[in-house]
Amino acid sequence: MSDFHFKVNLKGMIDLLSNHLYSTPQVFVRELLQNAVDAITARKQLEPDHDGKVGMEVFTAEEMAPTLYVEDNGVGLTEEEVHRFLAQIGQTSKRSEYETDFIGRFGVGLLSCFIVSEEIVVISRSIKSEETIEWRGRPDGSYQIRKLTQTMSPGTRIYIQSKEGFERYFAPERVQEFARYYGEFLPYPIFFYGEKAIRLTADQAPWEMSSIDALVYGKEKWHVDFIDVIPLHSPLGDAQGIAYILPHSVTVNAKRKHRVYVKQMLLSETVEKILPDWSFFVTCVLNVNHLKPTASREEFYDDALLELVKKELGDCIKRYLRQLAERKSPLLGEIIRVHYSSLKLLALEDDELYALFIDWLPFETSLGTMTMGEIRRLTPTICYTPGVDEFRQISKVAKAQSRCVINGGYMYDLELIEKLGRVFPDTHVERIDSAAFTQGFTELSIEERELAYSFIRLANAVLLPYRCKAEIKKFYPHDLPALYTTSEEGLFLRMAEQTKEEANPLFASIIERVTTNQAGQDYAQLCFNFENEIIQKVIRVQDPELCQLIVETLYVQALLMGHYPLKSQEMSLLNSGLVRFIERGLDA
Ligand SMILES: Nc1ncnc2c1ncn2[C@@H]1O[C@H](COP(=O)(O)OP(=O)(O)OP(=O)(O)O)[C@@H](O)[C@H]1O
Repeated sequence: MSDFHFKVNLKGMIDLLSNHLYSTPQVFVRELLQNAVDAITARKQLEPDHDGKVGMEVFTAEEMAPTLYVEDNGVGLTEEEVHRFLAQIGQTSKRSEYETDFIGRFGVGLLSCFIVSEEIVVISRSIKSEETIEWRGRPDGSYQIRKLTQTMSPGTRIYIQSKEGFERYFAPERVQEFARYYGEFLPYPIFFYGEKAIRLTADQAPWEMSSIDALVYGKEKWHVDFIDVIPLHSPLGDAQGIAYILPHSVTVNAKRKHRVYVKQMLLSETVEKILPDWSFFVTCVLNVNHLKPTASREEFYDDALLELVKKELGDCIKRYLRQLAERKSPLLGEIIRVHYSSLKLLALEDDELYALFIDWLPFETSLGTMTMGEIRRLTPTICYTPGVDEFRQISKVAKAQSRCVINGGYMYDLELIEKLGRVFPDTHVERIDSAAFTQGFTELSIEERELAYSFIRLANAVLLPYRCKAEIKKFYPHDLPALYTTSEEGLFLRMAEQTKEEANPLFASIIERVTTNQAGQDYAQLCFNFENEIIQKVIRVQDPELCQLIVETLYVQALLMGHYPLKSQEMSLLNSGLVRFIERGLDA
């Protein structure tokens, strides 16, 4: 048996990197900066007082492709290290169990230069040696090494000449733009040498700024007046950052994109998974030292540590909101006004925060939009309907009776209301069944019942085909002649019947079968208001035909008031009723 070694086809590797690993050719600038920074970090580990510095320049001459030059005064490379680290793909001087200071890990970053160049020239002098070494590598895998006679101070100089078609990535202003984009906040100064030297690195990173400065930075960067900033900190991820509270509401579950740096080098502006889902009202700028980026250096490994860091960062946001609530800060009112849907989701997830700011959250009620605090101060029993339809049926009547009923039909509201009793055991929460709602209305006296008897008997006969039972009671508002109510099951049957009318025969027969069990049952009530002026007159009408016409019309009107879509049978009632009233008017 013989032993052989795999051979790597470098051209294939470069194709893999350029087409599948990196999203854009400009990453070669990032990889060069990262290597320069790591080399300075390595030198500082040996010489803590060393002042690290990176320089960049673009050389251009007529009829020559532009060349990017990057220099650093880092640790440099010996000849042996050049063979080991530059000439072996996947070899790195930075990967060890205890080493966390370096940005690079994989030993492939330098290859990204072959996406834009046919040759990489490295001239280096190690702090451990007097020799200056030149290495020239090509994408076919060949390389040359020679010792230079000229001496240089320790550090590394790299020359990359543009390949045909990639010249635009070497324009001086674009190189500066790329370097700023990735390396604006790197720990050592980066200079671009042109007619005069320009410093590309900023004096301070946003995560080192005071809240006021961070707000100013956010305004300059994104032209947005953020409501406030929240300091972020994760000991596990060794992360530091700023969450900006957006001044406008965002759709629930909108994907928030965050600007994340790893060891002060930009990872990506579109990181999604670094903050919890409920935090879609903030966008953050974050520097993380302990999370591992993937080889593309554009996202993180999705591992358990990422989840823990996410939780720690989420806790910072919760802490901030908690402090606002405890201080009863008006800022919380403003944040809730803009982002209540996000905060409702958060309150559902976290009992402590629920208790702290449920009273600040707004709900639709029969008395208008009110915060839970206002509702709780108004009434000891919190009444709600489980859905929007039920709410519509009774809100007008509840309002006239000054009863506060919450509409539980909006996103998260039902769960939030039902959680109330669990978090505050003293609070009584009552679900209102709209059909049962009429039972609270005032009953008629015996004489009044007698007066209305024949009218109700006739109304029941008229409403029989619509599976609706007629009743008569006294209730507010007096100007409402009749109230149509139905149960959840009744609503379902109404909807099913309506769908049946529009469906093809096969589907209609399926619906028929589903709903047959309920056949013959009333599924709604029409409660006439004895206090209403028209009803007072109607119960005295002797003409049965006119009485029928009025009942039918009041039935359709009550449906319309409750925002129920009309079935075709009801629609024709509306049309024929109108015509018959006109005829009667003309005959009179
Ligand atoms: N400017 C430099 N100064 C000193 N050594 C360097 C420099 N640039 C590259 N090297 C050496 O070359 C090795 C390979 O670099 P390369 O960029 O390919 O990978 P890396 O930085 O180790 O890892 P990654 O693929 O994650 O970037 C480095 O580990 C380092 O030892």
